[in-house]
Amino acid sequence: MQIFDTTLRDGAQREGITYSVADKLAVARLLDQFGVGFIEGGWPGAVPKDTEFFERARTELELQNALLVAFGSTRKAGVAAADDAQLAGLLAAQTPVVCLVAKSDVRHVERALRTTREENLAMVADSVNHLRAHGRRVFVDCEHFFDGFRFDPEYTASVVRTALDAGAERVVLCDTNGGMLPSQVSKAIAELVERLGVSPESFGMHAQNDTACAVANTIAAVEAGVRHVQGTANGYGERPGNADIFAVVANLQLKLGMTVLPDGCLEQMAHVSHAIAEIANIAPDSHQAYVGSAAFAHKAGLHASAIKVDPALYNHVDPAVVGNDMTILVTEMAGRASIELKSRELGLDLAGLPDTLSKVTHRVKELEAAGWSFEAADASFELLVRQSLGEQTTPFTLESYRVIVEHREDGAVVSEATVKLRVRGERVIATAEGNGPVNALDQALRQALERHFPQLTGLELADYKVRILAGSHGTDAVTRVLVETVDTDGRDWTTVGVHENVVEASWRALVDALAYGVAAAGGDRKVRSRR
Ligand SMILES: CC(=O)SCCNC(=O)CCNC(=O)[C@H](O)C(C)(C)COP(=O)(O)OP(=O)(O)OC[C@H]1O[C@@H](n2cnc3c(N)ncnc32)[C@H](O)[C@@H]1OP(=O)(O)O
Ligand SMILES: CC(=O)C(=O)O
Repeated sequence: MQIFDTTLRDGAQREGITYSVADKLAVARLLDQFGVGFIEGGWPGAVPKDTEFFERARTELELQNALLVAFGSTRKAGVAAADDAQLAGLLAAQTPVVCLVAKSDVRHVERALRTTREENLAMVADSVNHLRAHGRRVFVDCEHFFDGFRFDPEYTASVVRTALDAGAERVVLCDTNGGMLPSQVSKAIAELVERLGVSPESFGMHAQNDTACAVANTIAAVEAGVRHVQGTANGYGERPGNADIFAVVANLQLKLGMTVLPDGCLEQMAHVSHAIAEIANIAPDSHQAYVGSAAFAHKAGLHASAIKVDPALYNHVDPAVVGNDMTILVTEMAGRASIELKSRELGLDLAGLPDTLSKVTHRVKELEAAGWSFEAADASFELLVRQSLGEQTTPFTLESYRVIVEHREDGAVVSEATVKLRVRGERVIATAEGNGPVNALDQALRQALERHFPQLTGLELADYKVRILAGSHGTDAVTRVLVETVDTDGRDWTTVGVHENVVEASWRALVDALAYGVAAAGGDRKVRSRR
């Protein structure tokens, strides 16, 4: 099976993606690490950055698994292959493999290329011959294959036949407009095989995702006998995108039992997916199949109760085989099993403590009904469990706090906070200014605590999210605040606070953040980074 990645060519056609050459080199390294066989790097001669990419790749890329592929179109109508500037650009890229896009729908030949059926066939044959004569392996992408085959099967099949006869190693059947369904893909491939009398292994599949069936269409093509699949990291691509290469590869390997990657590569999948998202500057999709941080996240209490017996009962594969993790979400939908599993994930063993489990489950449901949300705030949940176990989790008691926001005559807005606490038997008063009321409170609280807990100096408030939750049943709206904190070791944790008053909601989230930080720095807590 040939795994052909086009993240750097078709994937770069997604709205919002602009790679630098350095980005492209970095993505190529990641794809190679993931173990794909072919990396289509772009269109040299057409896109200046792609030309530079292939130049630099010659000295800067040392690929272990993949071969680089240059992409371009067949020669222009009426121009000899040897004189075609575009084909010359493909040869100049010096890649071992070239992928040519050819028109295979007669309507495109006549209306977009504005040439004859015969000339298009000659363009395909001449271009493949020319590249073969220069020692290149050639794949031919038959653009609009499926639409063309439906409209005029004889002509579209003749384009495929011409490419194969000229020496194309694979002819890739493209669902360019992405409008196909799996059954239509299977049927078209069976008909093509019968019409041409060739093995389906001569073909490849390239699916756009306009019907949200790109992965399914690719798998259908493989089940019809195709042995070359194209896709992109995270499904990036023109319009809704392409077949997600990660889902395609995982399905082939884990569902169809085909070994398509070198040993040890599948486990790289989640990491490679997220690293490429980072370079593309697109937030990873937490719900992406196989690799999303929520791909194996279980919220329903009934799921958790079965998972407690055996995780395989509710996971279609072991998350570790694709480099992912299972996680249990604690929400209003939790049952005692969810609480037990989540606590275990956080390093707390509640097995054998049925009363504590019931108490925490009840408290979580009560708080969630009041607007709290623990699913993104593991640290607050952990503090809640520890309190239920009788631990003193907040390292101070509050006497009072006060926050002032002052709008001055010159337009400056200054916030000031004062906190009065009891810390280890001592009364502490601290005042601080900040660029907003929450920042001022955070500063004052740290100032008050830092002498007793020097580890707090390394903590930073990394993110602060506020959500107003509409009141229901005649109650007032409440505010939910999520605070993300990081320490100098790069660990991060999220805490939650809820109240009608945004400052009080923030205070609660801040207190949990610092309480957790005091203990985390002591090393006795498992601090989890959430992707
Ligand atoms: C389905 C896909 O995703 S295929 C990948 C498409 N990718 C891209 O288009 C990205 C890079 N593209 C580009 O940089 C530019 O579009 C270029 C350099 C390729 C072409 O730009 P221009 O030379 O300005 O041409 P223009 O866009 O006006 O027209 C395209 C030309 O290619 C011809 N052409 C289109 N497809 C093919 C083909 N498969 N084989 C041969 N010629 C083709 C058209 O007939 C037209 O020819 P003409 O200039 O003689 O009229
Ligand atoms: C070649 C290609 O990207 C397509 O037909 O969609």
